[in-house]
Amino acid sequence: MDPTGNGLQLHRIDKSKDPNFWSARVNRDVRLIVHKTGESMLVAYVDHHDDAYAWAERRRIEAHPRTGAVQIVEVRERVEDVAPPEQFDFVLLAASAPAAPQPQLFARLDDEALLSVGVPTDWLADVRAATEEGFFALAEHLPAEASEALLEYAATGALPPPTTAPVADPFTHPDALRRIRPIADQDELEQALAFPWEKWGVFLHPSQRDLTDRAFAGPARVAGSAGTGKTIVAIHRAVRLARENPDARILLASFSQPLADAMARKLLVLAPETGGVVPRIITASFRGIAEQMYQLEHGVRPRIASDTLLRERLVEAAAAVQLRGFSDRFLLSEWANVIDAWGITTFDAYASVQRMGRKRRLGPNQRERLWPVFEAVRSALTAERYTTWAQVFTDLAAALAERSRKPFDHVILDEAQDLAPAELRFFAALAPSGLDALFLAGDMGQRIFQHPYSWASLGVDVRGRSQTLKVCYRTSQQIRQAADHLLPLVLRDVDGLEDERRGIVSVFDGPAPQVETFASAEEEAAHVQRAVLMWIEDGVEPHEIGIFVRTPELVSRARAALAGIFRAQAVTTAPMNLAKGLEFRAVIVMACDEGVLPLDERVADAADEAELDEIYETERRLLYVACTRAREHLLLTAVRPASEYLNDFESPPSVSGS
Ligand SMILES: Nc1ncnc2c1ncn2[C@@H]1O[C@H](COP(=O)(O)OP(=O)(O)OP(=O)(O)O)[C@@H](O)[C@H]1O
Repeated sequence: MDPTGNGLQLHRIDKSKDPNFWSARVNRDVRLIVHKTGESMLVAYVDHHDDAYAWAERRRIEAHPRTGAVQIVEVRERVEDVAPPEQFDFVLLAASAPAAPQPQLFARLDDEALLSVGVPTDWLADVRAATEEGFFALAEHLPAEASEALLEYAATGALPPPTTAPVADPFTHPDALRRIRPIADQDELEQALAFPWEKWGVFLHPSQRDLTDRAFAGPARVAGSAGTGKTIVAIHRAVRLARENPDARILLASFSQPLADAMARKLLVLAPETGGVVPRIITASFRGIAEQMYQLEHGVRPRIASDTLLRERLVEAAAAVQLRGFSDRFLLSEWANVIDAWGITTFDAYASVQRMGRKRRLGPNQRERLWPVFEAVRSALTAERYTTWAQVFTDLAAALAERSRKPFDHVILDEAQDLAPAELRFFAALAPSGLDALFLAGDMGQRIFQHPYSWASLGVDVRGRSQTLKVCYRTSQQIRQAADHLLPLVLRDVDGLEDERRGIVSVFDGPAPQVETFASAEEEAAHVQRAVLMWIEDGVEPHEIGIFVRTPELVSRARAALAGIFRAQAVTTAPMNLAKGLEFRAVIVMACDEGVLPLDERVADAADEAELDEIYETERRLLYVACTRAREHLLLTAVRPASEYLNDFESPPSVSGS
């Protein structure tokens, strides 16, 4: 803060193209690179002496001539330094036609277009010459806003429009805030230095910042593929609201307790100030918060009827009225997804309910035959003092509607695609409707537990207040593209909102995902073991590896593959439906066998073609969720015959994202 003080022993870096770079002595070995102008002093880099100097000699820090954002520009000197290695496979070439030269991805963009997205002037020619193969090598040298815009162009054929109008101070441009944190005074510097290092790790993307900061007059939604930072936005938004209003009561909830715990941990990193905002942000699972409120209301915890018990009661009731022609599974599913989910208590309501997502057309006759069964089950449950989660949520929502003072001012929900109707009603009733009351983060492509239904019909209309994030931070370009093959390009929900997967870009690349099939489970296990050992040898920690399988029963197949590996207990092995929200450096999805994906038992359960489609789609999404937990490495294995989904996954990836 005092550039005239001599303790830093500042030396100008003469060989740098930028006259404002200075080195500051930290100790005998380590140097801090600072960038000093009349207005600012920027701490830019730290390294061992020679490396620190080399870094500064090859950089300029300047406002971009078109966007106005401060950039750290690599000085472009010799083409060979950055040209991607050419890769020729001579064996392959000899056997086939000569490889056609790869097309240049950005040849059609003129200087003006490239400058508009923040490509530094020095790099215009390289960008225009880039091919698909060389792009990522080049992208590492470009500022993030430029490489993301170019990737989007490669995927969609259009450059994104400039995000902001020019700003007076180049340091306050949203793109500058991706890499530079302005510190105004001594207090702020002290506070910053007291924060843990991870806090500095997340610089929000301008679209994430916008969603964090914007005030919404009604319910709002952030969508986006796996790994685009929806959870990060949800957490930042909670902190922003809490900091702005010391009296605000905020709920940050997610699908399960482990996910809520993970959010609580991230919250601490983001806002660690003692006595600060964290105690005012309640983190909970959807059911956890409902359970607490139920206890407050009734003095006891809800006695929830298990699926086994429900099935028993349904079978008994069906036998009592001699109902035939409906399987146990159908009865349970109809109960869970229609009767209980929608809180249906009268035959009239059942006769007229739109069986959204339950496509089997049930005529009035059939409903008439079924109704006594459901009615009997409801009475039986009441008599035994059992309830269901849907019932708990429905009753709490009704009780809250009566109250003038609501428990929260702001409700922020992650994994919102899997909210059941009664849950959505409950959360909407938890805060007074109005500014910033309800914010939902979710991805339709990851809906695995819930039948589709209209949010708007329950009063949660996010149309016009919904935005999609497009930059994927978790998963390499290669893995994300392959996983995207599992889903349709555009997903449309019941309210007509669309999630488009085209134009999503990952910020880094890595090895292509592998698909391997085997003659036996033993061979599969041996291969999985080799892969895990190889990763560990390459420096991946066992806790950074996750192995997912379709069912809890198959977890033993995953554990068997780890037998004998040192520290194997740190490797996560779990069914795919628990993969939600997690992330690992390396992931294996095992036992992608025919009959397992999609799961035979579920397929057998389908009432008709349409319901079969829905089952196939959810099973696909399960695989998508499991695959997109991977950051760098992904391996899919199966015992032959393999799941048909593996063919989709393997269809050749290309930057065009088609
Ligand atoms: N602006 C950012 N800069 C760097 N990393 C980021 C940024 N935003 C998100 N990330 C990282 O990307 C990863 C994925 O983020 P997050 O879990 O919020 O994504 P998500 O959209 O909720 O994913 P999913 O739908 O799969 O649960 C996390 O490791 C997160 O820290």
